[in-house]
Amino acid sequence: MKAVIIGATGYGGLELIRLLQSHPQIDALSCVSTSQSGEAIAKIYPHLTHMKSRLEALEIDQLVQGDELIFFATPHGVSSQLAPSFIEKGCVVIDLSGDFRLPGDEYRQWYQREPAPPQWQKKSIYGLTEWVDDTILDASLIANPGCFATASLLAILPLLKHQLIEPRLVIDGKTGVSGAGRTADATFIFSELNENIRPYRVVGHQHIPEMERYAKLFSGQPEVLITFTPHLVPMTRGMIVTIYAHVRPEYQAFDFNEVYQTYYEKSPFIRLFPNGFPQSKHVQGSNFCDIGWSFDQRTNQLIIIAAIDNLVKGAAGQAIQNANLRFGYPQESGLLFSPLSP
Ligand SMILES: NC(=O)C1=CN([C@@H]2O[C@H](COP(=O)(O)OP(=O)(O)OC[C@H]3O[C@@H](n4cnc5c(N)ncnc54)[C@H](OP(=O)(O)O)[C@@H]3O)[C@@H](O)[C@H]2O)C=CC1
Ligand SMILES: CC(=O)N[C@@H](CCC(=O)OP(=O)(O)O)C(=O)O
Repeated sequence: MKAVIIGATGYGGLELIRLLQSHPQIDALSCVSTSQSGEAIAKIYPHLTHMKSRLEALEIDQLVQGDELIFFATPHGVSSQLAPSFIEKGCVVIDLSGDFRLPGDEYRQWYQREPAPPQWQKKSIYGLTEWVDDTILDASLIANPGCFATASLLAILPLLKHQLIEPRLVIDGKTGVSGAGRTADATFIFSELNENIRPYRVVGHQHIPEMERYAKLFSGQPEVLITFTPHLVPMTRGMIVTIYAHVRPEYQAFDFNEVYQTYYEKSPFIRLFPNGFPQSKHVQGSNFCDIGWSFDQRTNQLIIIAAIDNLVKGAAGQAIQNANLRFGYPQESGLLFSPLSP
């Protein structure tokens, strides 16, 4: 199958290139750039000198016949405009941006942008890979989840679904700087980032409505309230979420491992650490999501910690896992390799 990456020069696109190169079911790859089409990929990214291809222009008739797999790794506001034309041609679109994750009114409020047309928004399915059902087999538009939302939802959904915890959660997130993309912005220069931990978008992060919406949808709980605070930390990739959840009184002696095992026994990318503590380095470069937890009897809180690589399980890796699920390939296809260490 041929894959097309729109936004190939950005960090998400670059990670898609890395992973798709060795994907057994992908035999052709077009890398699209609006600003540098015609340029050799190796010229922009010397670590890809072995690739002989050039960046292609965003010209739909030249890029696709109608049975291609399209990845949008573009800023918010781009796929809502462009994805419909690819889908109308018969392609399957996987969107790494937030354009199709929320209903229009919520998108407008949290992204301060005009949403996708409602008929297209309704067509999309939310691709949290471990929780999607068979509807993905017919999907023409898959909204790849945000990175913080991925780590948080994977960690809390089994507990919410079994009503083991109160549906009011506090989540503290820490992310590496590649989460912000390949942005030329003074906020992200070395001297501002180094030896610094910076909280950002406190109370207003766009993953809050995403987490609440899909926590409710997948768990069946009528209301879930999430307080989420992200922090930028001086590392390139990786993220950790630390979640504080009140355990319902009747479940204080519960074996939480049992419920996690039940949900994730057939999930090759979820690694569980009962009474253990995942670290961002232990998933670096991989599609794994490590989840650990510990019960604090004194405060009756379960502390759950989840670690992912924001560019892999939080973006390109999960997008490819979604493609695997959509086309009935093994979900590990092209994705099962060890994290980088040291
Ligand atoms: N970085 C991360 O960890 C994660 C990112 N995401 C989401 O993935 C998307 C991509 O993120 P990321 O790769 O980090 O961002 P980058 O800023 O690194 O890259 C975005 C790319 O999009 C292309 N682009 C910009 N404007 C347009 C346009 N109008 N039409 C077509 N292409 C355009 C640019 O390439 P060119 O100018 O060459 O066309 C650019 O390289 C974003 O929506 C982001 O929110 C989601 C999860 C995690
Ligand atoms: C450091 C940094 O800015 N990180 C980004 C992560 C982006 C992400 O996960 O994606 P979406 O924007 O597609 O939801 C952020 O917090 O917004």
